[in-house]
Amino acid sequence: MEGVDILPHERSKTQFDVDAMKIVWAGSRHAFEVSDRMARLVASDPAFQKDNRSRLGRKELFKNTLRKATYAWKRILELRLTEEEAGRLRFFVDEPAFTDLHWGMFVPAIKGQGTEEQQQKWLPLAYKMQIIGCYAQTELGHGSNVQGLETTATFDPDKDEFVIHSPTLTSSKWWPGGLGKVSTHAVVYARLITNGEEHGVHGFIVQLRSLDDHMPLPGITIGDIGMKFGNGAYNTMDNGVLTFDHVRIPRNQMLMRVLQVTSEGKCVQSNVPRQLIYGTMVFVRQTIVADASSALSRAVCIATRYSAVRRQFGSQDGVETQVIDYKTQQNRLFPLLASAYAFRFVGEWLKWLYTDVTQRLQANDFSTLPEAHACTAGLKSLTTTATADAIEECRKLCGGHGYLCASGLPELFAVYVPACTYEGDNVVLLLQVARFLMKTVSQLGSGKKPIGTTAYLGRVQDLMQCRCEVQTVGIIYSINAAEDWLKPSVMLEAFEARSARMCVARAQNLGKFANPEDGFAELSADLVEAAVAHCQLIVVSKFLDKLQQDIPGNGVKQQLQNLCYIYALNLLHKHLGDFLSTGCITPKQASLANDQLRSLYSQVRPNAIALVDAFNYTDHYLGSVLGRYDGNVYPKLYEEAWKDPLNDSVLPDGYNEYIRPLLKQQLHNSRL
Ligand SMILES: CCCCCCCC/C=C\CCCCCCCCC/C=C/C(=O)SCCNC(=O)CCNC(=O)[C@H](O)C(C)(C)COP(=O)(O)OP(=O)(O)OC[C@H]1O[C@@H](n2cnc3c(N)ncnc32)[C@H](O)[C@@H]1OP(=O)(O)O
Ligand SMILES: Cc1cc2nc3c(=O)[nH]c(=O)nc-3n(C[C@H](O)[C@H](O)[C@H](O)COP(=O)(O)OP(=O)(O)OC[C@H]3O[C@@H](n4cnc5c(N)ncnc54)[C@H](O)[C@@H]3O)c2cc1C
Repeated sequence: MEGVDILPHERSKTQFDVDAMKIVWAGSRHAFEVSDRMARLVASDPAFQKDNRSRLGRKELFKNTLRKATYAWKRILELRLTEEEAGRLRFFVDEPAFTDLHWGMFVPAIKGQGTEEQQQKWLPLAYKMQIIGCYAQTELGHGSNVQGLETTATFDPDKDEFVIHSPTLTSSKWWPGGLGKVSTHAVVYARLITNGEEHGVHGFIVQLRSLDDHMPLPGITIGDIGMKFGNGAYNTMDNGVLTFDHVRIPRNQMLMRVLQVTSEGKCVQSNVPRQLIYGTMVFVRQTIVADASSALSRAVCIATRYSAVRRQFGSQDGVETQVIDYKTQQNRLFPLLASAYAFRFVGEWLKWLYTDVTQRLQANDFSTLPEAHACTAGLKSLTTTATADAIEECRKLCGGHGYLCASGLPELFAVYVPACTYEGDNVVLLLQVARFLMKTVSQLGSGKKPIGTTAYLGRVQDLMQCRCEVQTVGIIYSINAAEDWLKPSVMLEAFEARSARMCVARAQNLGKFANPEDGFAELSADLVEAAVAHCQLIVVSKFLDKLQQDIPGNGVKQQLQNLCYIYALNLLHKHLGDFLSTGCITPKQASLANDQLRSLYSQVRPNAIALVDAFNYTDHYLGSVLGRYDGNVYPKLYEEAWKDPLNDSVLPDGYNEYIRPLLKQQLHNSRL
């Protein structure tokens, strides 16, 4: 079987209701319908064509993005789309643009850190896009260390104004998206100084450009920071540089929900915790986790379809083997497929957690903020690292053709990989999780019961006495055959025990240092490993929780169960050192886990194509010849090659200047 017949044949082997799975993937029937409608709307509109992106120069590319983003906004207004519909439309347009920062960071920063009065003034302007905003926090010299920012906001009580100033080169704002060429306003983070005293970093709304002619206002120098990694990719965004030379703004443009500055320059702390200044990052990190499952599922969809189409070797009956049938291919591909589903469900849960913490904050309950910070930071780090690695693995899974831009994978990698850095470098974020875990463990002795995602640390309190011997874990007795690994309680216990033991061991090592900060610095690589174990436990436990829900559709739950155990057992295999060294499982049980994993791959194999079809991606969104729904890869790849500008003429530009003289020279030399 060849070409267009392969994927229909694969689909005929499906053992579950794909339409029902599409709804599980989308989150609800309503979410599916909205998403499906928006995907079709974008795919059918030539204005959203994107297949020439990697061939455009920077200026052309950027202008093209301006056109698309403003056209998208026009369509949102014309069609009176809801916020949910607009969000999906932006998703399927699939092009980073200034609007992301306007809606994704500028508006949330004002909502989260502005007073009622400030929200009433600024939000209507922002909602109608009469002003366009960005989030100007990072500087040339400091990104991770927010308290190290150098831009100053000095209060002048005589004029009732703040003076925003960049005192050094390294204090130049550097990176904010939408800043370079588009934004009229920014939430600028600067050190607050009143009456000669410093009060930490706060957010200020600053107008950057004239609303009449878009020129920078006096005292403001502004531009784009230059080309970034990859063709097309994130170069559609005008990440910018910005300096202030004593720029004055009215006092009421400091975002004052956390701290108010009076006209005399007195600082009045509200009952809201200081950490709320970092609230926008918590919000965005949560959206980044949801986004990870989208990017990962997209790469996996391409690699899975192509792996079914591609054949190499093994011709017994005249037909070569589909590469998806090689166990090595399955061992690389199916855990990524499982991760896409795992990240989807943990993303859903994180959205719930974020909504819950937001409601509590509104009611002045700040108790769950540290956990929300740890979960969003940790899961952002875990999912983006895994997704960036997975996109690259999918490229390799597609062999040579994966390296072509036509596969869609190089651009996807280039556009996705900065997610490991923006909104917090992934290692820096894991260190935040480690701090949270060490604090939780240190409080166990005082009888404080951990809650939420750390409740398991309370259940294993005996570990505090360092009784880490094998016998203390129940799974040791529960797993005697490969199928025993398919018990949810066993799997959960294995991951809980591993994480708890790693946390407790790290806490005990920290205790050996006279100065805890010295200990934290010295042991930071170990601490990061404990943070990863904790975050992996969260993902596994949320997937297991999902399986407890009523999931309609023939065979759907069975498929999800297979994927859940593939996700968990593959992690167990990759981190076997942790599980064995902490005495959670025995080498024999590790070997049984591998047997079970292989068996699960065989169960997923006939359903693999349907499991990626359930993502419901249009060919427009996938942007990949290798991942086409119809599997017609080779003719389309051949066709695509001829579209390259190099093939516009038979002889290349430069033939007469370079190739011809070179060949003539060689000919001349050989005749000598
Ligand atoms: C076409 C039209 C379409 C219309 C519709 C469109 C719809 C689109 C909508 C949405 C799209 C959304 C898309 C968004 C796009 C995203 C693109 C990405 C762009 C990138 C932006 C950025 O990168 S912005 C800059 C981000 N910067 C960082 O992340 C910096 C990282 N550093 C930090 O976060 C902190 O400084 C650090 C955590 C490292 C803390 O440092 P430290 O000095 O140790 O700590 P300190 O400051 O003293 O605080 C300690 C204390 O505070 C706690 N804490 C820290 N952070 C937080 C937090 N975020 N929340 C709560 N608490 C926090 C910390 O745990 C300590 O607590 P205690 O231990 O003292 O209790
Ligand atoms: C595409 C893109 C878009 C962006 N958009 C915006 C935006 O809109 N607005 C905005 O304000 N910013 C934006 N940023 C900036 C971004 O938030 C920062 O780059 C990010 O927070 C990382 O900070 P940094 O660059 O200072 O990295 P650094 O902190 O300098 O990291 C360098 C290395 O040092 C390590 N490191 C740093 N601190 C520690 C530590 N304490 N312990 C151990 N290791 C450490 C890191 O792990 C990393 O390996 C964007 C960045 C990118 C790439």
